Amino acid sequence: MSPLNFTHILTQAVDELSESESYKGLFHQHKDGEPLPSAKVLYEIIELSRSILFPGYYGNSTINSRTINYHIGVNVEKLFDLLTEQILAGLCFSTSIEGKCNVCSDSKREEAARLAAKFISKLPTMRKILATDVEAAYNGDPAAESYGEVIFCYPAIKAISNYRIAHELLELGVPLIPRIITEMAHSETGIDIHPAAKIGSYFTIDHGTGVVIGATSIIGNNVKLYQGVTLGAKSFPLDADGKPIKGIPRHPILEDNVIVYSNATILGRITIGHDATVGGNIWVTENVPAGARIVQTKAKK
Ligand SMILES: CC(=O)OC[C@H](N)C(=O)O
Repeated sequence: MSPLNFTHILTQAVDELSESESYKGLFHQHKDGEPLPSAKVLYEIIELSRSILFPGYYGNSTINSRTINYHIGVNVEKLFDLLTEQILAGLCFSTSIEGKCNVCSDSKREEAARLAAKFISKLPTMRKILATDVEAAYNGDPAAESYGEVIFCYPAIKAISNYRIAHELLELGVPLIPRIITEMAHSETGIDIHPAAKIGSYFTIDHGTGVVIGATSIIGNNVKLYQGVTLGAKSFPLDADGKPIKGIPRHPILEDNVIVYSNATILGRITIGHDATVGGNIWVTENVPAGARIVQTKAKK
């Protein structure tokens, strides 16, 4: 085949792929020229947030007490700029206006900047809560030799950090971006925490792989999960058009001091009472009383 023939094939493919009926609706917001959120920039935002929350462990490793102010200052400045743009893209994405988006105006940009600043003002409190998560991971695992090791190595810290960042953005009313951030941690760690879940302090997940925490889950303080635990929903009701009804509380509530061992599946809006222990590899679809210890039935002769 001559190069000319290739050109024809490629041109035809480009034309077909660019034809608006082919990509509009499913693959693009109906807002010509407006920016979509950028996964690449959101990765950078997470790296910056982690380097601000855990200075030295992420980002520049040579930070010391004389230079920390400069590092944090530069990173906060950069975070503010990048986050403002991504929040703006999220706000524009969520508005269902056909055609050119006229909400991405100066006032929307100002709102995005206000939300980014508000988010940054929450970082000191977030760091305090994350410190309790690090402590919980260290105290909950004889294999952990230092807090530093936990921060460097434990997937739970990465997933919980992304979750706490995403949850804060969700609370501020930022659309879409929070979900992208927790799904980034899902890809990175195998731990899937929905940003809308509510999780108290001193939370840890040992090993982590395969953990799923659904959107309406509520987790108290000092809760420990092991790998493979699912806090899930049962089958969901449909509306008159056969579409899932959104927003129904459908995931479990775990009260304070609960431990759930590996691969336990806890389904539906049930409550696992405080100080209860759920053994590994079991299905739980009914409330568990406070202080109870439920385990898989042993085989009998
Ligand atoms: C974790 C889980 O239950 O997932 C099922 C579905 N995504 C839902 O939120 O209902």
